[in-house]
Amino acid sequence: MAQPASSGDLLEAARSGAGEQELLDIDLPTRFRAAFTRKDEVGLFDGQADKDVRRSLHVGEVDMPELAPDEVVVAVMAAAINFNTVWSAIFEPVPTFAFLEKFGRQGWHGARHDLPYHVLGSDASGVVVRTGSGVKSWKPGDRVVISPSYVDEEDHGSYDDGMMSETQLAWGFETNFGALGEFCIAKANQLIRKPAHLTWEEAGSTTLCAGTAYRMLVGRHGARMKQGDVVLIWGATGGLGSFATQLVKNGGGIPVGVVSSEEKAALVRAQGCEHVINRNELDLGEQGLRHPKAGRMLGEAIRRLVGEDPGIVFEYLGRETFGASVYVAKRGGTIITCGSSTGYKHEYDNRFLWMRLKSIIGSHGFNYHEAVEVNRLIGLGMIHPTLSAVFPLDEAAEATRAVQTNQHVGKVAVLCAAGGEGEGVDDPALRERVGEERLNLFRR
Ligand SMILES: C/C=C/C(=O)SCCNC(=O)CCNC(=O)[C@H](O)C(C)(C)COP(=O)(O)OP(=O)(O)OC[C@H]1O[C@@H](n2cnc3c(N)ncnc32)[C@H](O)[C@@H]1OP(=O)(O)O
Ligand SMILES: NC(=O)C1=CN([C@@H]2O[C@H](COP(=O)(O)OP(=O)(O)OC[C@H]3O[C@@H](n4cnc5c(N)ncnc54)[C@H](OP(=O)(O)O)[C@@H]3O)[C@@H](O)[C@H]2O)C=CC1
Repeated sequence: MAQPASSGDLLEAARSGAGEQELLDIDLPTRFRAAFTRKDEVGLFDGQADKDVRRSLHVGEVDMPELAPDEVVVAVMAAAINFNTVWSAIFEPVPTFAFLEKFGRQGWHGARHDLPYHVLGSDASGVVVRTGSGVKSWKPGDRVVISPSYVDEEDHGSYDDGMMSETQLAWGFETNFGALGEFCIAKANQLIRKPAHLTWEEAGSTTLCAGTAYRMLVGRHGARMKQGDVVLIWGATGGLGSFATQLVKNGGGIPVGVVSSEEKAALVRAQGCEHVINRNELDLGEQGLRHPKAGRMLGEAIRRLVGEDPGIVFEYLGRETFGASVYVAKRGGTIITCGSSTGYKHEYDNRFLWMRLKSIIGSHGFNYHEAVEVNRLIGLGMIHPTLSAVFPLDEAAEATRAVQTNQHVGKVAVLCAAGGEGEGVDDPALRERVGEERLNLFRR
């Protein structure tokens, strides 16, 4: 078998800011390092209490796939761990190989993804090193972040809102060749210019959570928060929560953050969120938030703090919190949900929904417009990264374990091809104006 080409030269060139021709002059390697799960390990955790992702997430060499005309190869400088990487690595609620098989049935484009391994990761920053023949707006050398929305523009369902097409996918979760590798493959319209004042690891850890929170709170498909709205945010220092808190403040709303420790409460306050509730101080006993009076007790705490009920509840925890979320929302209020970390079969008392005219809205990801809009806010220095820790690619499984066990705050990044932390800043003056203190608020 022929010796695989080394990825080192191209990565070094991308890192050091080489131009288009210089990058094109270096061969694309046939193999590269990446973090992946294996199809033959799908049953690994059957019957086990601790589904430790360090057993299922591997780092090793994978093949460079063939590039489609509408795609680009990006040298990934940094990627982030999102909770979907945890779901993928525990093979729940559906082994992601089922998504790859389904994608494979769409034809040649999809069939490339249907492999016995799955390269994960849905957030990245990096440098374009190759473009397909149909790509017009991007060239090798461009410094980008990658939106995880994977939308087929030929599907009529995507015309009004990319998220409404049946073929819409989450990149690196329902597609292969995701962010957690030295290289990744993305559709050209997933690319957005990298916010110039951020490091690779900051830029690579924002789009998925910031974009999801933007659609849920600000975009026309979500709760459409207005000035003065009280918004209850579960897990206000988590990936989604840390961006939701900022978006509410930035839009003139009144965030009420829920957290599980005093250290996290201090972090939420440092983000300018005055009202914080430590859920462990609600005195709910063994049943926790599933206590029949949890909604009432949480609601009383909110009324004491703010003086009114939340018009919007920012939900993604599901089974444990959903009943309380429906209860505490104000008359006519909205519970907006994008997930079910604690279980997807929810129970809530429907009388409080219909008698008080509340609504539940399901939300998922964000369309390209929303991805660009939220990155614009980040690029303007109005919404900030919430990076807390950085791991090398070889320790991608450790990084994922930290998120799986709720040991983290904000976002956890993985350095893929970047030489070290702190690289990639293109606009130091803007960085100085935003301030290191604000950009490093979540660092531990
Ligand atoms: C941006 C990043 C975000 C994230 O990462 S989110 C976090 C992680 N995501 C998750 O945890 C979600 C994981 N996904 C899932 O659990 C599953 O993915 C779904 C439950 C969402 C869907 O599962 P499915 O098996 O596709 O469900 P069905 O829709 O019931 O499809 C099975 C068959 O049922 C047909 N069907 C759908 N709706 C109807 C209907 N209303 N009446 C009759 N049939 C229906 C379909 O077409 C299909 O059929 P056919 O198998 O032949 O293709
Ligand atoms: N559909 C979509 O487009 C998207 C869906 N998601 C989903 O949203 C969920 C959250 O993602 P993300 O924010 O990145 O995850 P994180 O792990 O970063 O944050 C989750 C937060 O939830 C809180 N939490 C954990 N357990 C409980 C509990 N039992 N009760 C109350 N709060 C709890 C924690 O805060 P604390 O302990 O301080 O209370 C933690 O900070 C995941 O299920 C993910 O799959 C995420 C992004 C996009």
